[in-house]
Amino acid sequence: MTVNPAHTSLWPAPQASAAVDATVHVPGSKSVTNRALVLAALAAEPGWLRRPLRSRDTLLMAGALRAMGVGIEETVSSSSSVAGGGQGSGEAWRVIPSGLRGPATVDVGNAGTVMRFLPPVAALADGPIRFDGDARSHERPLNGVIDALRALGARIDDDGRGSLPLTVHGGGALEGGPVSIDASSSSQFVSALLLSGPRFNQGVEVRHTGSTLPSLPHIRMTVDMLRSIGAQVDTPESGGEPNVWRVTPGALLGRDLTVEPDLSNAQPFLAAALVTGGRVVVPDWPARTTQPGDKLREIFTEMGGSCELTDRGLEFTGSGSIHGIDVDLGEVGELTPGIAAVAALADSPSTLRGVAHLRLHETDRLAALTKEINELGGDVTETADGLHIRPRRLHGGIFHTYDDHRMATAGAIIGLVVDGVQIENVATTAKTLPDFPDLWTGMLGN
Ligand SMILES: O=C(O)C1=C[C@@H](OP(=O)(O)O)[C@@H](O)[C@H](O)C1
Ligand SMILES: C=C(OP(=O)(O)O)C(=O)O
Repeated sequence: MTVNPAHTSLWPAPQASAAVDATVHVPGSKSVTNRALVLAALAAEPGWLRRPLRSRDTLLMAGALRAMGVGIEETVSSSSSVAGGGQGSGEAWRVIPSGLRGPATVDVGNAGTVMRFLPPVAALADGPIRFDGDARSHERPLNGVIDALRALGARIDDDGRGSLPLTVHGGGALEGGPVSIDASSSSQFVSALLLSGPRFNQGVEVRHTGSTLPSLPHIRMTVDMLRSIGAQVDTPESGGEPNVWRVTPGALLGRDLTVEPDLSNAQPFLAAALVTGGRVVVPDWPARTTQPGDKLREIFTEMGGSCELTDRGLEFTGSGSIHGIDVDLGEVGELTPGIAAVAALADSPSTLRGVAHLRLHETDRLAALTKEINELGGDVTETADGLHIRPRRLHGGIFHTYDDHRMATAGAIIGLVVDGVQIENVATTAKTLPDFPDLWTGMLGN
């Protein structure tokens, strides 16, 4: 967790002069867009993605698939049913699968979805595919994917550290079959193997052997999206063994999918209503979803807000009071930075648990949140698997972001009600939400 010296730009986080009252069109989900791209690329026929997220992570995914021979055409879609102001609204991507091939080079940036979901795809390609990315990508764990692919028949050259850079020597097909992995450091290991599983000769049976498994909703998202394009998937929830997922080999259908708004990226806007005692409406909030951000309805209600799903979307209202919370965030780890920011402004202490794996995210998020909130006068301590947050009167200062989009949005939440907060490198939000500064000032009516 080091400050990136290349980023000296400081964004004065706007303060809310009154309770916010806004409707915010949140762009599409990163997790849905990147799964949809992979599945469409592996399908037996062309498919459509409507209102895809266009951000660093999804453009890296699209670029990587193109490098392996997949056609991805960007069009402005007239049939997009929902009007919206967000990035990517009204756009559609047509994905035309083709024989996957190397040689190719893939830049994963710092996208967990790209670095984990694509090596199994590369094992199906004909030719070598080289993977590399940002310096942080060399530190994020990939051993679950590398070891599993080797056990399933792939040839991979790496430096033995269980992370990038590496080359997958695709042989045009992969045998597949049963494999055991420890996915306690990232659910994306499981998702990665399941997504390509229908295309392995024997399909795949993934058995998680570790003691904990984070981000279960993201695994459910993988399973739901696989089933929706014709894959047969057996899961612990559908009567299978605990911690075992089985995907039957078979062709995937091309489909027409409209991407839901990114509910984890809705978080800072809902938080704005909570910390200013205002109201924010997020249109197109899905009535049923596997996105972990849906859990915010419960968490932010416990922290003092209230919400209602209406035909206008999710209407979230702050009460003027912010309460601390004691919560296990293991299933929804990516919500931790935003919850920590709100907790630092609450009227009682909070304990956030179950998120030790956040030390291996975009940055060490537990260390980064502790340091940055404390430098504004806060009182945060790290525990073995989370944070204790005792609210204190905060003051202005520089909020460093460590190339982490969710650190930047967490700092912006605090800056709404604390004078003089400056966010270093707010542009890092482009990883999943390139429009963030404009959406934020738009919400404040500026
Ligand atoms: O599969 C996905 O789309 C994701 C899974 C989660 O990863 P981890 O299980 O590594 O936390 C989550 O934190 C990440 O933002 C997105
Ligand atoms: C952990 C995250 O991303 P990634 O997909 O890079 O793991 C995140 O978006 O919070």
